[in-house]
Amino acid sequence: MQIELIKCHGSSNDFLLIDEWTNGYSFTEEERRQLSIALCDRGSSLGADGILFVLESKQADAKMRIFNSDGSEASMCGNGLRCLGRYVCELLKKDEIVVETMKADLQVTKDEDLYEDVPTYRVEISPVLFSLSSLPMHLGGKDTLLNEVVPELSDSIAFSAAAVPNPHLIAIVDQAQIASDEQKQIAERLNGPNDICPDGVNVSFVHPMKPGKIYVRTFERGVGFTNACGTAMSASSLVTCLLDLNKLEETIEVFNNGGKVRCVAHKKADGGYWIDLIGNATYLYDAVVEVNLHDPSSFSLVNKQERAEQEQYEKLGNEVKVLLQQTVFA
Ligand SMILES: N[C@@H](CCC[C@H](N)C(=O)O)C(=O)O
Repeated sequence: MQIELIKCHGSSNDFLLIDEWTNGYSFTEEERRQLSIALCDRGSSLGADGILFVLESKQADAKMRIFNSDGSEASMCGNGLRCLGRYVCELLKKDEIVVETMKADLQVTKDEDLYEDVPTYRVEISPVLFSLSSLPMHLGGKDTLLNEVVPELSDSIAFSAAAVPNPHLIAIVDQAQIASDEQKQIAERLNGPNDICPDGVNVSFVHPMKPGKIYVRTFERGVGFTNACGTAMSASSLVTCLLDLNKLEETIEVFNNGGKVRCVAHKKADGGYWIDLIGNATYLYDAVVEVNLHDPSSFSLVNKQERAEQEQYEKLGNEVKVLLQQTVFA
């Protein structure tokens, strides 16, 4: 069959967006899994960190399902929700929509451009859960983890854990720790067969640059190091507020290897939290692929049409690269 898709990115965390809803596709669970492994393969003519499937929703404007490049499904994807949110907003000719995700219906709103001519969307990151059982994460009898050194993870690095609602482990680190390979070692261990995080976990190293500015690098469950992870940047921003490095209700600029976003962490009347994640939703190209669903790895590219948006995004990306070279990687 022929499948239409859009290659897009949020902070250079790239995705293939497939609209099952209006194209009338109806994949089985196994087909979504196999398509993700085949089409996201970086050695193929496409390649991406994951696939965003657009589906009809009975309770919201549309439904998002996100599959990582290894074929596993995640409960949420912040950068992906901005891209899918843009797609649905343009489809329905609205500036504000609600998207059903695995565990919550989330608000998506068109926002002021983050950079000249860079389409920008604000997405709600919620619910925020701190119980280790919500990740899940097993650390002896511990219920929560906030900036603590636990020998099961590292002898020297303090970690915080949160589910937003996909699982995140976050460490505030210095430049030497950014340069070391500790993050890779810890993340690979927790994303292989292990008893601490049996479902895997996204592992982020966060370097506070100055008040209101942080750098976040994430090793993503189901993918590996990505240019950026939206839910990780959101959870990391909240953790920096809880540790008094930043302030709730104030905009935090979050720099990453693929660009930057803005996050605002909010406290609810009931004591809970949610985060606004604001950043680009950039389309790279439209494509049509010919896929045999019994053997998706042999797919071929039938048509590819570039969009003209990336050039402008690269100006932002290059400015961020220079800044990071002079500060975090200096
Ligand atoms: N890149 C995403 C998160 C994608 C899912 C993640 N790898 C997981 O398995 O939880 C984001 O922008 O949030």
